Amino acid sequence: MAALIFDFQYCFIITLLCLLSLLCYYFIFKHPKNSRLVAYGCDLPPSPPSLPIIGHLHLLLSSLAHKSLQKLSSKYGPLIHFRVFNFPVVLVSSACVAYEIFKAHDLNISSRDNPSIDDSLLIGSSVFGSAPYGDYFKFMKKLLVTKLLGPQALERSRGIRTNELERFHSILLDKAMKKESVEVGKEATKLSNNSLWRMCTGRSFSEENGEAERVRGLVTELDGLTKKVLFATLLRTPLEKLGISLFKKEIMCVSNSFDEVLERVLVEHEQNLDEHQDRDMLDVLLAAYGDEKAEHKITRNHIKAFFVEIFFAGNDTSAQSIQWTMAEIINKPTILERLREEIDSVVGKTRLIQETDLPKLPYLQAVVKEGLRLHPPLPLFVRTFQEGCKIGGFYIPEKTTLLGNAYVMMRDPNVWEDPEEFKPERFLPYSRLGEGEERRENTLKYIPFGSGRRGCPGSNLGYIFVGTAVGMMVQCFDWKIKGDRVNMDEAGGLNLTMAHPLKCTPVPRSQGLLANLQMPSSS
Ligand code: HEM
Repeated sequence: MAALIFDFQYCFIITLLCLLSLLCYYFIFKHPKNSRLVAYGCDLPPSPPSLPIIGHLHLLLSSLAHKSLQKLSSKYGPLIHFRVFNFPVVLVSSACVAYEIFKAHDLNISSRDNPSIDDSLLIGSSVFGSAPYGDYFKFMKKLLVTKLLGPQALERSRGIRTNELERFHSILLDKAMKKESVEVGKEATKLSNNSLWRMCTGRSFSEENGEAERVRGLVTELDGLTKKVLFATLLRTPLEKLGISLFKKEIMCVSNSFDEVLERVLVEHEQNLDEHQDRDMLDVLLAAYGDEKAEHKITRNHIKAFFVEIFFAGNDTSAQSIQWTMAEIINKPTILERLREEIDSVVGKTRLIQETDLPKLPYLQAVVKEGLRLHPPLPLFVRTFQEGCKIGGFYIPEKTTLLGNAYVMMRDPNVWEDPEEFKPERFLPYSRLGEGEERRENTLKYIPFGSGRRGCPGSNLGYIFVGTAVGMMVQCFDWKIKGDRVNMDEAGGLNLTMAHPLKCTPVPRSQGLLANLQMPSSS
C-alpha cells in the first residue's frame, strides 16, 4: 500500500512538473499573435515539423545549409516558415516570390537586425552592413559609391588593379617555370586583398611587419566567425546575449587585432595628409571624422569597422568565384578553347588582358556570370522584415528574419534550362538558352549579388576581379591537374567554398606569347 501511495505521489509530481514546463514554454516562447493572422486574413507559410523548445534551429545549422534548405523547399514550397525558439524566420527559395518581396517590400527588408557588441569592429553598431537603413547607412553608402566602387572611382583606381594583375601573372609564371602547383583560391585571395588594400588606403601593404599576412589571416579568421555570428543572430533577443557571450572572446580578439593594424594606418595617414594629391577613401573618411559640420558625424570606430566590412565582403567572395569558375573551365576544355579564341582575337598574343578589354569579351563575361550562377559565394542572404506584411498569400509577422536561398533560385528548373549544367552561352545575347528566352516577367532569378537597396555595392568590382583573373589565367597558361577532373564538391559554412580547394600546375602556353608579352602598365 505504502509503495502504491509513493507511486501515486511520484506520478502526481511528474505530471505537475510537466504541466508547469508546458505553461512556462507557452508563456516564454509563445507563438506569434493569432490576432495578426486574422487582421491580414491569411495564415503563416507552411512549416516542417519542429522540435520542442528549439523549433527548427537544427535545420538552419546544418553544414551545407543551402543544400538542406533546398530539400525542404522542394517538399514544403517556395516560402517556408521556421521557428528558432520562438523567433520567426521565413525561407524564400523561388525567383517569383523573391521578385514580389523586392518589388513591393524592399524598404521593409532594407535592414539586417544583426546582434551587436558595441565596441567590436565586426558586429558592432558601427558596422555598415549591419546598420539600419537610415542616415548613417546612406551617408557611408554615398562615400562608398563615389570614392571606391562607382564607375568613376573604379576608373581612377584602375592602375592599381592592373599592377596587381601583373603581379599575379608573374607569380603564376614563376610557378610554371619551376613546374610547381598553385592553390588558386589562395593566390586569388592575395590578388583581391592587395588590390582592395591599395584602393582603400592609397598604399601597398607594408613589407616590414608582415602586414599583408596579418590582414589576410584576420580576414580568414573573420570568415570562420561568420557562422557563429549568424547563430547568435538567429537566437535574437533575449537569447542573442547568450549566443554572443559564447563567442564574444573570439570576436573581440579578431576585432582588437584589426583595430591595432587599422589604427596604425589611420595615424600614418593623418601625419601625411598634406602629401596626398589624390584624396583616397581613407582621406575622405578622415576628413568627415574631423569635420564638426559633416552631414553625418562619424567616429574612428566607424572608419575602422567600414574597412573591416569592405575586406570581409569583397575579398573571399571574389577569390572563391575565381576558384570555382577556373575549376569549371578546367573540367570543360571546349569552353577553355572558345574562351581563349575570343581573348586571342580581341587582346592578341603580345599583351596581357586588361579590364578595359572586358566589354569586348562577351563570352568571358558569360563564363563569369555562369560561374556566379552555379556557385554564388554567398548562397544565402539575410534581412529582417521590419513590419508585418502579406507575401505569396501568406502572413509574415514583423521582425521576421528573411533568409533568401540564392543558390536554389539560380538552379530553379522552372526558370533555367539545364540548371545544373555549366553553360555560359545562356548569357550570350540572342542565344537559344540566353536571356531573351529566359527573361520571364516577374522573376528575380539571377541574384549572386542580392538585390534592392541592400544589394551588393561591389558587383562591378567583383566582375572586374573575376573577369580579369580568369581571363589572364586562360590567356597565358594551360592547366594540369591530378586525375581527370577537378572535384567540385562543396564545403560547409556560410560562404560556398570548394571541399577540395583547386590545386593545379600552370604550363606556359607558348614561348612566343611569353617572350613578347607586354605589361599594360609598362606600355
Ligand atoms: C564576386 C564578388 C561578390 C559577390 C558574389 C558579392 C555578393 C554579395 C551579396 C550576396 C551581398 C548581400 C546582398 C543582399 O543582402 O541583398 C553583398 C553585400 C555587400 N557586398 Fe558584395 N559581393 C561581391 C564582391 C564585393 C566587393 C568587391 C565589395 C567591396 C569591395 C563588396 C561589398 C559589399 C558590401 C559593403 C555589402 C553590404 C551591403 C549593404 O549592407 O548594403 N562585395 N555582396
